Amino acid sequence: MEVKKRSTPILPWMRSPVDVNQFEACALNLVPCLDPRLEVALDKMGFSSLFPVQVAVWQETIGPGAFERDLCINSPTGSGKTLAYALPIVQKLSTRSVKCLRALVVLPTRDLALQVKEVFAAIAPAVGLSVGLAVGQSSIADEISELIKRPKLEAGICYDPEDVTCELQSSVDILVATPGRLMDHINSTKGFTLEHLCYLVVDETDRLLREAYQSWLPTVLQLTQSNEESLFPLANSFLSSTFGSLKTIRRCGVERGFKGKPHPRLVKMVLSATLTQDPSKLAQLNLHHPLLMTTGKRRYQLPEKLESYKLICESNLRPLYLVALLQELGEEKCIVFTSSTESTHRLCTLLNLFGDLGIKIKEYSGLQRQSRRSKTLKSFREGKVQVLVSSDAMTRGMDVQGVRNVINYDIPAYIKTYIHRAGRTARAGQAGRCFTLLHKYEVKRFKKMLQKADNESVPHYSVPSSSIESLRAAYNSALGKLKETVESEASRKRKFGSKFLKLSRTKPTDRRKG
Ligand SMILES: Nc1ncnc2c1ncn2[C@@H]1O[C@H](COP(=O)(O)OP(=O)(O)OP(=O)(O)O)[C@@H](O)[C@H]1O
Repeated sequence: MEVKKRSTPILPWMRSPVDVNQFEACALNLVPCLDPRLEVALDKMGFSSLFPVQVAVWQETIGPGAFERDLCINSPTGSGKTLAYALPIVQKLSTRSVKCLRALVVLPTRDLALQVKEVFAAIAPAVGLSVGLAVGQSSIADEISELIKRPKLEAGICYDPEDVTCELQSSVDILVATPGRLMDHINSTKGFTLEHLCYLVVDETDRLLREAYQSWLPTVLQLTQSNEESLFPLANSFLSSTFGSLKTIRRCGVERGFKGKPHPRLVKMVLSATLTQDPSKLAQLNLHHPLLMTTGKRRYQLPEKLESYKLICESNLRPLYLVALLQELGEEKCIVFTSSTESTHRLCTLLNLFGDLGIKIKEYSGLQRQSRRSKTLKSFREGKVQVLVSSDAMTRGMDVQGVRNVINYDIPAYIKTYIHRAGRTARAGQAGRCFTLLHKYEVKRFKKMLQKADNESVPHYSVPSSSIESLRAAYNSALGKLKETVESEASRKRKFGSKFLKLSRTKPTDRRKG
């Protein structure tokens, strides 16, 4: 007997969203109340207007909405969500007189955090604000020295770093962080406090809420509760001694008609192109009178100028079809998605064994070191690499100019994954194409999946059979070489593994000597 799946009940406030589609792009000189210094900064970035989602959020923050409600923003990939939250936060903080950490933006990965930091860094200095990064890119000591200001030394007097009575201050007004490093600073960095936090942004919310990441969210919420409610009394006493005169007192009381909420309240903005509607997940955010801002009636939306295609082939011939397709696309920037880090590595190795295809192909996956990934990403951005073979590490949020094509080498398991992968192209109103390689038995499932994003018919894309035939010999030879490469990699790994094992069995003192 078929068990009918129960759909999750939709939260009442989600039933009356603001439709972002009703807003139009707005020229910068017509944006109400926009600080002229920010207008200049945006102009320098090459932006002449605000996108619809940015205008809609501006209205709810700087406009009549005046940040009274927490915002849940569900808007397609590439629609400009980053600036939608960065601009009002920077404008609001531009009038602050004392420097302390007032805005925190949390993202799931280091590369995403770096990307968002760049957006803040392009506008915040224009109004005298500084932005910090806590992602573990540098040593914790270096990060601390970037984030925390030591008191100025007078001639001849040495500052004692252990002295908790001296006033440590934040060097940044805005912090962009990944959850792990954020928790490191919360737990161990002297002078790091969220006491004065006014804005919390949870970008890629559904991804961040899926994983607990050392309970970063409840910790942040507790640390920004009213002082009476705080579950961190020790942290509070430490903070009051280090911060001396500067205090943000959040008291429970009546805040603009909302009884029992602490004031000043921490304003939250949560965003995604596939925002969760799951009440239990959203409850973790403890949202205040939330307002949903979304595009159209459908929960899932693909970018307007995205064209989706399916390419049907036998499973064992997929690499051949992929190479034929890549040759057709020429030097256009392209991302090829696979379902795992292992298949990413294997496919990228195979493609590079095909002989000279006239395109530079590199791998980008969670299996690699961060430094390697960052280097590859830089080359891809600069156009030195045309094709990136990637695991889902690249799926969310990454913004690379000029990506014209996305190829799903493996069919994504969920519509959310399709949306985020396809969303690496057709960004900021540009055109783009997403090709999905399918076996004929997968076509039905694929069609059903895309219907969830209102995509009723996905046209076939075919590559000429002559291209496939002309590649067969090269393919067979590449397969042979792949076997050798995989074997030599495995033996290198075994060797390295046993060396590592021996090393870890030696006494720590011996290792230090070595
Ligand atoms: N007002 C604007 N004018 C011109 N370009 C803009 C504007 N706002 C954003 N962009 C550009 O649009 C692109 C997409 O922006 P952004 O990365 O913020 O999208 P997003 O909605 O967060 O996408 P995703 O859901 O994939 O994370 C970026 O390259 C950004 O520089």
